[in-house]
Amino acid sequence: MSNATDWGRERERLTLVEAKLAAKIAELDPQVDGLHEQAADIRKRFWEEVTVNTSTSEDYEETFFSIRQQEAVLAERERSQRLLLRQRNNLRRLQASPYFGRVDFREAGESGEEPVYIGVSSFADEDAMSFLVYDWRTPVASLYYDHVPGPASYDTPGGTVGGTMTLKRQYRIQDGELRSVFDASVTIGDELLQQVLGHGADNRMKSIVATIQREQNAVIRDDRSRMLIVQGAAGSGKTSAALQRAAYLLYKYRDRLKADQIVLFSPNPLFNGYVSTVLPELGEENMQQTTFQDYLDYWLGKSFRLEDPFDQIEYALTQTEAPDYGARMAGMAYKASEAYRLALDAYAARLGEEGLRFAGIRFMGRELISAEDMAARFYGFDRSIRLPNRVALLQEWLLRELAALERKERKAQWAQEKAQYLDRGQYAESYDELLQEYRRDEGIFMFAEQYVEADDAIHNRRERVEDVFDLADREEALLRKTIVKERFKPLRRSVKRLKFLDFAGMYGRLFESGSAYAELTNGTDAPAEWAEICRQTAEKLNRRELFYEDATPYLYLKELIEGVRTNTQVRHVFVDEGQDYSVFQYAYLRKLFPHARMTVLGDFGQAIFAQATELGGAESPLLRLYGEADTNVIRLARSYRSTREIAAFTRAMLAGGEEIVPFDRPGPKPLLVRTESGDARAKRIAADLAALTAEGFGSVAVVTKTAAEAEAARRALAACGREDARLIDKASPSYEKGIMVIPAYLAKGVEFDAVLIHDAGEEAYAQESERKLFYTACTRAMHRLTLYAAGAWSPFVRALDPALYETAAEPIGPRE
Ligand SMILES: Nc1ncnc2c1ncn2[C@@H]1O[C@H](COP(=O)(O)OP(=O)(O)OP(=O)(O)O)[C@@H](O)[C@H]1O
Repeated sequence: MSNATDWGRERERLTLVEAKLAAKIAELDPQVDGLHEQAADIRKRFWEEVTVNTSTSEDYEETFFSIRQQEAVLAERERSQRLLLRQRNNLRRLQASPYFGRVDFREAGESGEEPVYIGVSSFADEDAMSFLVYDWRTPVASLYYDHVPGPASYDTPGGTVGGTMTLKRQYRIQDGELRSVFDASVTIGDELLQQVLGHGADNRMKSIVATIQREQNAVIRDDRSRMLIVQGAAGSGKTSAALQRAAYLLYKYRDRLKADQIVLFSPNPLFNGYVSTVLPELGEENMQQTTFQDYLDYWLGKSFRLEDPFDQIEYALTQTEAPDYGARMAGMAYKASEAYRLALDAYAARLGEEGLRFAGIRFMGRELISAEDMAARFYGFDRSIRLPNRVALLQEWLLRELAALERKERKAQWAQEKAQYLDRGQYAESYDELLQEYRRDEGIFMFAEQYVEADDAIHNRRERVEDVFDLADREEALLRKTIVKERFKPLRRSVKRLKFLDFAGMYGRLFESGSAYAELTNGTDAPAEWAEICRQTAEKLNRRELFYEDATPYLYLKELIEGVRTNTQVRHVFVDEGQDYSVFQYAYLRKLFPHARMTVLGDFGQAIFAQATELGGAESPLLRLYGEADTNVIRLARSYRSTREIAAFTRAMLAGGEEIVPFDRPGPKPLLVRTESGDARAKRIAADLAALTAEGFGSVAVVTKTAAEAEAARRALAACGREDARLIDKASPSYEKGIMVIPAYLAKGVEFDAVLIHDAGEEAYAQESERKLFYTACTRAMHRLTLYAAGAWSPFVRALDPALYETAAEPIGPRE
């Protein structure tokens, strides 16, 4: 900042804004409380205010309208209470730090310039005309993120506003005190960013609102593309930008977009908690968060035991010696491919002509409706009707058939016997139901009887003795009806759930042989390992289990046949760690959320699962998902998480890594420590942990390759007195501050002050397929990275320039 006068002015202004804030809050507080009481009061008196009188139709109408009116009053009060509450809370959030930025902007053609102060929420002066603080999401605030002093412009709904920015300033205000002021020139807030990034990691992600970078702002404010793909290096702020983007959309479209219309797909359940505080910190409600696995479990979990992606990756990492390993890995890759998706499309088309498998409906050991009958009926429908619609027609037919069969069944011997010997205890429920039904029917019957009697009396007819109903017979008939109905219930339910289609059988048919596969899928070539893939898949299906790589294709095929499920409410879908989803999963998400725009954030450099999809490259299938014209790809090359030294070390492991630009925050180089394995290693790690804690690092992760290694490491550390090292596995509810022992694949998306790679030896990370896992593990570190190995180092380390790291103990193993 230029001089002391400026500092003085800024302090004065801050004091002024704070005073106005305090005054406004003091004004709003009693109103909020008052409204709260009023609403509670109305709710309490709700029934007192309405006249409940239903004796005549006018009375009924009056009652109806009086209830409606009370409801409307209550709803209005609650709405204004919500608005006031929100306004008050926004102001309270401003209190500790009313703004973080300022731009002075002179609009073209105007003589004066106006200072625009930017904060997490807007705050207007008494006259409600001049803004003391602008919300960071307002159009004018984008000047702050997108431009440096000089010619500048911003977009508004009415068009672009051009002019000149004469000043850009940043503030650090804590607890209402002005701590520092920076005048920014080239990039936004390098100084401020330095300070922010220098802090320790938290077990929760933080908002980056004060220091959003220009390219991140493009991600946040893109509201034109149907599909926004963000390919960004590790630590480039993809997740941060995604959360800011959600907050931006909720602000910009606040009159029509609600938080529950945005869904975030997270890499694992732990991650949900990790990001859950950002939106509330920005004054917005949280969006819906889920994982793809949750979705699969919901739809397939009742029919199959599903493998999850973590078991799949454990297999990939640990079973390399298994005889079926190669085929399984080839299967994983193939089952995630576009080729397989097209094959399933072809298969579904064929099933429209022939081959749909049905499961006959059996009842008490008899076949009521056979699979052949169903097939005959199904293929008898007009073939031009779409497959799912024909399935619906068949379903209707089956329900009608069942109703007829049910009526017939009431006369069956077994039903008569059951009715006679009905054990009321055993059939308590059905008996109660029976009684209810009986009473209802009896009521109707009595009424009908009375009517007939009255009618006869009026018309002077004789009593019709022969029609008098035999109540005992009737009770028995009702009993039989109820018993049969009860027995048919599961049949009806399973027809409603389309259980008459043998999906497992149909999916299984694909895995009978290579030639069968080609025949069913319009000549698709299967991978070379198909025979073994068939064996593995069929074995799983027979046990009512599904590999992770089969779950989405299975669901995909199922929906081609029975029709797609859609959620038309959701408007935005965010997919984080998007490289870990298959093309299938994307095609599926697109169908599932037909009215949503999609934002995919990921890093192909961290693609650790077999089903990975390239995101931004020319060949990326994602470009075609909504068509290239509706797709925007943004690349984030600057990496903020790690120190310059750690980023230099990690980026050198990746082909094309030189494109990653580390943020210039210095720190010690990564340290390579050669130790013995077992106890000696645990002792050394325990000592290093103590040193890191002494240095003030609050979150430290010992990162392993597999779950078994993590468990062993935890035990060894506990034996060395570090019982506080907590094991994180896929069932852990949350990441916590402190010391964690965690497999790399569960550390995706999160970060730690210090990362200790438990075993960076060549046994652990040698295969090309493990490179990205190793890279992912190392890039979790913010300030310190230490690697341990007992024997030779992983080839990924050996290939690095020694200038990129320090070594403790002896020199590292032979170089390649
Ligand atoms: N503009 C920014 N201002 C301040 N901090 C930032 C900014 N951008 C990113 N960061 C910080 O950098 C770190 C990494 O961000 P984030 O986790 O969003 O990156 P990512 O791209 O999702 O990483 P990964 O792919 O490795 O999971 C976080 O600590 C985040 O707060």
